Amino acid sequence: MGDSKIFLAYRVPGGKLQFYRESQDSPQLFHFVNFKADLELQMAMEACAPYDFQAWHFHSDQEAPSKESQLTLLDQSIQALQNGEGAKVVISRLYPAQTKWSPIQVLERMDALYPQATVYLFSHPEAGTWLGASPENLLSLDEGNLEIASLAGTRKWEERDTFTAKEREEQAIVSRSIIDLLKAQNNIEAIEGGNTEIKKAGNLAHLYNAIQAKAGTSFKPESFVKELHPTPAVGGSPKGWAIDFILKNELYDRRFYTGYFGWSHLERSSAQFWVNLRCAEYNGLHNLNLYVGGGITAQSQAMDEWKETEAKAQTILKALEKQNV
Ligand SMILES: C=C(O[C@@H]1C=C(C(=O)O)C=C[C@H]1O)C(=O)O
Repeated sequence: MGDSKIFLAYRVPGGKLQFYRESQDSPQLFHFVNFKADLELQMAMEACAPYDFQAWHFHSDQEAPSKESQLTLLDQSIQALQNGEGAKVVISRLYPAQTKWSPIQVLERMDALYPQATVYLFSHPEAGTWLGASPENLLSLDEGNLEIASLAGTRKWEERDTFTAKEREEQAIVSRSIIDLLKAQNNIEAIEGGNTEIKKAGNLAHLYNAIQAKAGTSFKPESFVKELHPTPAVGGSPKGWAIDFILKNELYDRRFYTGYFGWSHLERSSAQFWVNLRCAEYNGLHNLNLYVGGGITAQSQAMDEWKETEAKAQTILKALEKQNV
């Protein structure tokens, strides 16, 4: 195991932290896909005992956009939406940070801090080293039961009663786009939008629906997820316009942020994919870039959106900090 080039540890909400190693015999495939979906890493992995890992992969660092240039980008995005170019676009940035903890110690801290998230640490020659605590289930399929999260809108947890009708409508746009895509599949039935709930994600609250449906035996989660990604929660609406806008205008490369990761199974029709949010990429053993963003509409204010990304950065920053968990 000492010569393995890939490291993976993973924990679902309510589960126990599990380490994995590559194994060609395993029917469990781990996927790690970038935002542009032009780099889809896929590998057979099996659960194993915790192990030490030294050969962390680091990719070239990216420069974080200055606050000034990010505020200008936010203003330009708001202007484009006011001009009617689109209804919503998610704009993001980098947030550089340091830690004295090793990657596995940071993972253990995230495990303790965020029981309701899916936490992971992954190192791969083509991806670099990433970790995250995702609140957003892109898709899960178990014995024909399909579930997809619709997540949007952000408040501090203490202010969770102050979501406005406008924000509820924005989150409803995410739900509708997912439901419309499900309705267009010929092997999906009994679609239920669920009730809108408040979901806790670290110190934040989001509006959330668990959309459920029944999938027929011909349903292929790995191909459906390619149609589903990116949802308006991390891209925008209309989808094609928002992706173009992001790729042309954001001041850095999202790489695997707002892509997705998770599992499919070769022998069973089961899968579980999570949106790669509240995540960070290492560029040295104690240096990282956090990736944070938020949905922009014609009514957004650039400075409020900047503050929202500061609040979102706290999820990972808390796991990097010195104090006891
Ligand atoms: C884009 C992010 O989060 C997404 C955007 C949200 C928003 O616009 O309020 C809320 C949850 C996520 O769907 C992020 O955390 O970086």
